[in-house]
Amino acid sequence: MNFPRLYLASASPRRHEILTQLGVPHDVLKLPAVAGEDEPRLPGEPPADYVRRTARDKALRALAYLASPAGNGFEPRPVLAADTTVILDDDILGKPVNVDDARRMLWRLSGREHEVRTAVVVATPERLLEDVSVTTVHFAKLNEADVDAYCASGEPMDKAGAYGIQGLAGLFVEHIAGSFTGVMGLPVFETGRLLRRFAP
Ligand SMILES: Cc1cn([C@H]2C[C@H](O)[C@@H](COP(=O)(O)OP(=O)(O)OP(=O)(O)O)O2)c(=O)[nH]c1=O
Repeated sequence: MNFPRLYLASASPRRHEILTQLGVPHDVLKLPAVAGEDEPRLPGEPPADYVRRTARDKALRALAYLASPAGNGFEPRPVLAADTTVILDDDILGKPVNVDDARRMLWRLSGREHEVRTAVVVATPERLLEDVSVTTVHFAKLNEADVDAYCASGEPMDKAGAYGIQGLAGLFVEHIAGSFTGVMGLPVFETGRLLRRFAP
């Protein structure tokens, strides 16, 4: 398949891996960090709106960067950005701030079903297309030893909901309905469809 070369506006190694696996030619765009809280939710904002807004914001920030003096030297290419959000009881479980936070999140997920939404955006200054994958994930009941060992592995720390389905936490996941790669951070089906729509 012939995909346009693009900039991946993401610091997530998983997104880079999945795009590479799909044969999508891309360069990772390293954006300067934004000050303040990471991706705050607006008051009363539904999680389904939050994830789409956040992915759009990431793409728009990347486009603004390319258009700024700092972006001088980059080519005019589409940018791809994504956001993955773990939702339980209408709460958004972000990345844990420390090990205690990770433990709290894992105990909340234990023995229950939650939703993972990943919004993907492809954009140029003229055009923006987006898609969302929605997956239900059922966690087995965890025990102290599971949670201790998992936290000691360090895997929870840079991941929404304090787990990565692609790693050791795969042992906790009894069932999913939806997209495995969507839970990992970049849904293959929706991303391919979006890129084909973008460059027919
Ligand atoms: C639930 C889950 C999340 N994750 C990861 C994917 C994302 O990297 C991260 C969710 O945070 P995001 O804010 O979506 O992405 P990010 O901050 O890592 O990267 P960027 O904003 O620069 O694109 O959690 C997994 O790797 N596996 C999982 O099973």
